[in-house]
Amino acid sequence: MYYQAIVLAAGQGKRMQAGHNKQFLTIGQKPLIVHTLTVFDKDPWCESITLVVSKADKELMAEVLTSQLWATAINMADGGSERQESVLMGLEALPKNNGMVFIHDGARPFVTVERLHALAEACQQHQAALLAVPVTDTIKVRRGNRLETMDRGLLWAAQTPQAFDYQLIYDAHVAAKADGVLGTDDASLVERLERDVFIVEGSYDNIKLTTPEDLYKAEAYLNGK
Ligand SMILES: Nc1ccn([C@@H]2O[C@H](COP(=O)(O)OP(=O)(O)OP(=O)(O)O)[C@@H](O)[C@H]2O)c(=O)n1
Ligand SMILES: C[C@](O)(CO)[C@H](O)COP(=O)(O)O
Repeated sequence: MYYQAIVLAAGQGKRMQAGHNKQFLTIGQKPLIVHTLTVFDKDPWCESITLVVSKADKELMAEVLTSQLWATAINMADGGSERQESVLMGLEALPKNNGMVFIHDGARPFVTVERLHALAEACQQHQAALLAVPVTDTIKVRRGNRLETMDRGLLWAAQTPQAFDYQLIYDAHVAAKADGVLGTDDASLVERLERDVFIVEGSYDNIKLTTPEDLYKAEAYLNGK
């Protein structure tokens, strides 16, 4: 079973407050993005990696990539100003425009090959699947002073990778763009076409490094490995 991976690294990492793209921050002696790429590189099911990077970061990213040997072909593609735009640009830059495509945040370095395979198997069967974990907090919806408590048993926190049949996710992105819809993940664009998306249970370790506090969590995870 094979898939092509799109790894997104074209954000600015504003919430990380590092003064530059968080993908270049060192964790466990390597740039964050190297940890993420390494997982896909060691997965024999991953045919190619399309790394989406902003024009401003291209040169530095090329240097980072040449700092080690990779078994899988890594192609760089330009990104856009929103995550969704970067994904569409990545989809258009894929070497092969068919089959299964995984879309992953460069800022989620701790996904495992074992979960990638579970996701690929689900995507093969359902055309659209994502990693997600059950929500452990009690979630309230606030409307003015009125609160509503959600049924936690129904709530899942979406992660990446999210895996799709190429044509399905491409069409979903094109439709969202035409309708002026900006989703916070890719599955939501498929959901709005009233297509089913299958949940594969992920791991709470598959964090996205978003704020400075997440760097401590990342170091703790790497030290515990
Ligand atoms: N225009 C964008 C915005 C985000 N991303 C990528 O999407 C992933 C998830 O986004 P997020 O964590 O929000 O990253 P940033 O946009 O970099 O962070 P911030 O919102 O704090 O600026 C990251 O790997 C990021 O590089 C991207 O490729 N292109
Ligand atoms: C796609 C995503 O990682 C799912 O959890 C996330 O929605 C993207 O980033 P953001 O932090 O929500 O902007």
